[in-house]
Parts: sequence; C-alpha cells; structure tokens
Amino acid sequence: MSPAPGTGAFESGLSASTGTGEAGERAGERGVTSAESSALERAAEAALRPRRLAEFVGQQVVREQLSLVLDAAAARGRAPEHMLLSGPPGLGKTTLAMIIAAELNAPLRITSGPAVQHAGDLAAILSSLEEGEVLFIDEIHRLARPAEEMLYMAMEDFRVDVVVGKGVGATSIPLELPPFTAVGATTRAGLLPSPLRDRFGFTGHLDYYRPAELETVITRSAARLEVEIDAEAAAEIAGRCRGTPRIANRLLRRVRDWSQVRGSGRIDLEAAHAALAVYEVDERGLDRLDRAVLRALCERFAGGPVGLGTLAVAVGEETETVETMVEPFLVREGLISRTPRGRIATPATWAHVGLAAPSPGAGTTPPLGRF
Ligand SMILES: Nc1ncnc2c1ncn2[C@@H]1O[C@H](COP(=O)(O)OP(=O)(O)OP(=O)(O)O)[C@@H](O)[C@H]1O
Ligand SMILES: [Mg+2]
Repeated sequence: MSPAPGTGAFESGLSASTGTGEAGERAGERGVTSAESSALERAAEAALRPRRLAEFVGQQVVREQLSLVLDAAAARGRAPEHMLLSGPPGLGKTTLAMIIAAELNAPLRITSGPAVQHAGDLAAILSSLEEGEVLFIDEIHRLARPAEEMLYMAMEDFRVDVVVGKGVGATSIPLELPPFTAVGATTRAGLLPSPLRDRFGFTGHLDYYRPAELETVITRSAARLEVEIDAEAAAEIAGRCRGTPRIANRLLRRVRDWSQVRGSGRIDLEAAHAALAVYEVDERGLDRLDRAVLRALCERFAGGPVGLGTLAVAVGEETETVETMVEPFLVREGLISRTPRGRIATPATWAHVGLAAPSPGAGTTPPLGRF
C-alpha cells in the first residue's frame, strides 16, 4: 500500500510501504487505529497551517504573482481567474488554496480528482456553488475524463450541460453557473491535458524551500505549539526536513515530544539531536529507508547500474514507493543517479554510506532491468 502523497518514507520512521508512518506506529502502541492516527496527524497539521498570505513563508515569486491577481480582482469587484498550483507534496498547495479563499473572504468548497468519478458528481458540486465561491480541486490530474470535459465549459462559460435520461430519450439541460474561481492542485502538472491547463489564468509552481525559510516555518509553528525553541535547534531541524514545510512541522512535533518527555520542555540543540537520532533522521535529512536504498546500491550492486525493481526488492519495498517516495529526494541531493541502464551511485553516495567506491572497471554488476 503506498503512503498518501507527502507522507514519504522519511517522515514515518517506518518504511513508507507500511503506509502508516510513525503516527500509525505510535497509534498501534496506544490502541488508536491508524485511520484515527492519520486524522490526528491531519488535525495537528491543520493547526499549524498559515491562514493569510502574509503568514505564508517563502515562495516569493508565486506570492507576488498571486497577490497581484487577488488585488486586481478585488479592485474590479470580480471573482479572480481560475488558478492552478503545482509542486511536490507538502510544499503548500492546499495551504495556498485555503489562503486564496480567506483573502477573498469567499466560501471554500473542497473536493479532489479521485472523489469526482462521474460528470454528475461534478455537476452536483458546480450547481450548488455560491457566487464568488472558491472550488478547490486537489489532485486535479486524477479527474475522470467526462468530469474533466464538463469542467472545461464550466470554467470557460460558467455553464454546464447536464444530460438527463439515457439513450434516445436523453436530453441535455443547460445549467447557468454563478461566477466562481476554481483552484486546482497537482503534484503531476505534466499529466494535465492542455485544454484543462489552458483554462487556468494563473499557474503557480511551488518549489522546495531554503533552510532559512524553513527555520521561519519552524519558529512560527513552535510559537503556535507554545513551545520554546532555540534558533540553533530550529536551524538543525530546518537542515534535515528535505526542503519541505510539512516535514519540518512533523519533525518539530517529534522533537517537541522528546523534549517534553525526556528533556527540559524547551527545544534546544541537544533535544533536536536526540529526537532526530530516535527517528533515525541523519544530518542531511535521510531516514532509515533512504539509507537502506543507498547501502543496497553500494554493497549489493557495487554502485550499479541496477534496475529500480531489483533495488526495491533488495530493500523489501514496493517499486512505486522507492520511485516516488525515496528517489526524488536522493536524486535532488545527488545521492543517486537515474540512467537508462539503471540506478547508479555517485561519489557522494559512497561518501554518505562511508564506503570506498570500487576502482573503475572493478567487478560491477551487469545492468538489471525493471521487473
Ligand atoms: N509557505 C508555508 N509557510 C508555512 N507553512 C507552510 C507553508 N507551506 C506549507 N506549510 C505547512 O506544511 C503543511 C503541508 O502543506 P500543504 O498541505 O499545503 O501541502 P500540499 O502541497 O498541499 O501537499 P500535498 O501535495 O501532499 O497535498 C501545512 O499544514 C502547513 O502547515
Ligand atoms: Mg494538499
């Protein structure tokens, strides 16, 4: 079972393929079901979510573009154009969608691609929208085709044709819609067909955050959690959360746990180091599974090339888990290379696992394809 997007192997302290994450592990110890624990995690995450654009850290370019769109719409007294937010998990797409509605002082309706499997589902949502309402469609790349095609006309003409009945008796009823603003979010912008993408007047791509920005996220979240944190502890956590605010907040909560149960109650560098050690998060933000992949690549396959499927089997994980939850970060860090012949270690890989790279031409395994 692959984990929900944005949870990642790293944050869990467990391998991502269990899909439960450390919350689920802790929950199991305390008799709370993993569904309840992920609800707890969602509530904990929601409590730290910025509510206004001024509280949204970083992403300077997107914020400037977005505030221009919002200010211009407010000046005209009209609903702003539709907006598309893209970027990797945990970087702030949902947060921004909620902020857009808050800045417009507009009602927010939330749905997602997977939840809208039929055009009728979408027609029901669209026909109940109030004037000026913000319709947030998460994972918009996963909309079923019929619903997606209905969305084209709704976004362009604020009208949908609802087909009633079947076969020869079927009739199409035009349904006028009030002006609304669709906000789409996706981690896979490349999967959106251009007719849909072209209907968004504003597209913002969120990228990974710099450590200094994450320190601000952590410091603000600590204040919301009413826990004191030293600047150097915030910097230490910021350096290990893979450029991702969701992970920063989750690590902060784990360090707060440690500090409250094993420490002084305030978060200093000692608490940060101790807690990050408990959760096996190393100085570059790699977790147990990340390191298992790198060790297997070096020790079992002499640095590669090795097929993704073979590598996943070697660490006891699903191929998809390694490809979507582990590799993107390792590739970004230059700790693994994806080549047509398979995955290969880089000099940084060998250094990180503390092994000497074999001399060129020494016995390397033949390229193994994916299963
Ligand atoms: N720019 C930011 N400033 C402060 N906190 C942020 C920022 N972006 C995200 N966060 C925090 O990170 C958490 C996760 O962000 P969010 O849910 O918006 O990510 P997402 O991009 O929608 O992820 P996914 O793709 O998994 O749905 C939020 O609860 C929020 O607390
Ligand atoms: Mg989201």
